[in-house]
Amino acid sequence: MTQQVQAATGTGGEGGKDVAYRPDLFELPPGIYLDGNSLGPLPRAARAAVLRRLDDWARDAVSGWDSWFGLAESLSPGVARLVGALPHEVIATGSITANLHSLLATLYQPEGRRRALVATSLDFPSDIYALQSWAERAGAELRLVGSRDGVTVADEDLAAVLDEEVALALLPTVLYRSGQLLDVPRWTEYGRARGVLLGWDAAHSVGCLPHELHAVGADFAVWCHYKYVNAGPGAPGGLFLHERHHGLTPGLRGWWGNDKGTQFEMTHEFRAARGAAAYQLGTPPILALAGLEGALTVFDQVPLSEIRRRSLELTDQLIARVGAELPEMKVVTPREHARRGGHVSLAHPEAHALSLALRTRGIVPDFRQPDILRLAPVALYNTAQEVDEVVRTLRGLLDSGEHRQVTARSQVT
Ligand SMILES: Cc1ncc(COP(=O)(O)O)c(C=O)c1O
Ligand SMILES: Nc1ccccc1C(=O)C[C@H](N)C(=O)O
Repeated sequence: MTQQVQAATGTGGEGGKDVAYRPDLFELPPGIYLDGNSLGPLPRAARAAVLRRLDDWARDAVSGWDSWFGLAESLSPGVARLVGALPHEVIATGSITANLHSLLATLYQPEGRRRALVATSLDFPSDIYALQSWAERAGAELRLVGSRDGVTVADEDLAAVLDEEVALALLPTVLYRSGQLLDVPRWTEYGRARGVLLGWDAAHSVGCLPHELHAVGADFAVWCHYKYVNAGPGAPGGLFLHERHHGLTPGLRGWWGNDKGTQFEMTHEFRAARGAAAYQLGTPPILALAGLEGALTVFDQVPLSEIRRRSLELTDQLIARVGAELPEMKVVTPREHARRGGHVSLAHPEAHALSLALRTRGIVPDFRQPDILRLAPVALYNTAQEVDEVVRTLRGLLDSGEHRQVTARSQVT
């Protein structure tokens, strides 16, 4: 039987109202939700936007395209703010994996000795599959930066692989298992200085901390909007291409990447849209884009700097409480703020069973192989009381061993 934990209400800050704590903007599931780094909860504005687009469809049918045609482009100012870009450097489209293929098809130009692709041995599998596809096609090497502890990458190891044989590198801003945050400005500059095109998978940082992709001069980036941006399951992802790379003909082309002014002339001559919009392929999923349309309004109301400040407060608290009360669980997330994303990862041999037992108690974490319990206290809707409650519940489980009786019911962890 599911025992729900009463979600604590909190004000954050010192007795005052914390601008980053806005549970009123969400329809939150019951209990304590700590999995917003996998799927963010539903913003009220996202429901309203999806319903509005459904109404458009019912009322207008095909004439609805009058307002849907430029919908993705109309979201670019909001998307650009999330990553610190110019609006024409971003577009909401595709998935991380599809966008990565699209950018690789354009930017990856192996030449002479400079042929290798680089990623890390701790990357999300889909990124590796995409890079493997392109390495195979080019008969080139895919170099993976190793890990000394199995959860983080060391600066020295990263620096050592980025040499004159590397054409393109993809790095995670935040590693999905450990929550390690890489120094985006530093590695961007390091890559540029060595002639390596260097892009970012920002899935675990967008919506959780501020970015300055344009100012730091990042070549490209991909991310999703279903985690900390709360745009909904399968929401269109984000693609950033620095304006210095605009004007290239996309290696993968589709009619939605054609200039809007001539798209419906239906000629067989592709005329690229300006900037990142040229990397769209086919018809956008309007209902899913509507989820993003609504979700972005949350970030009109709350500055990312405040979200980051409160996120660090909550993860600081979680790390401290685990250190004090759960000595058998190892915090594998770096402690320094400059090296930490938005989630805290705890290693324990029984992490899977613990994650299942927490769910039966109304607390939603997730589990990542082989032994990682991930907890994401999100600034916008989680509280200090909830952080205390999860630590108390884990202490109780470890003391009683009750988690050993819980069995998995789902393939998705
Ligand atoms: C870091 C990272 N990269 C890539 C993906 C895959 O993204 P998508 O399914 O949108 O292609 C995810 C999560 O699913 C992820 O966390
Ligand atoms: N897209 C999903 C679909 C189903 C279940 C999880 C995901 C995730 O995004 C997991 C996430 N990428 C992770 O960091 O593990």
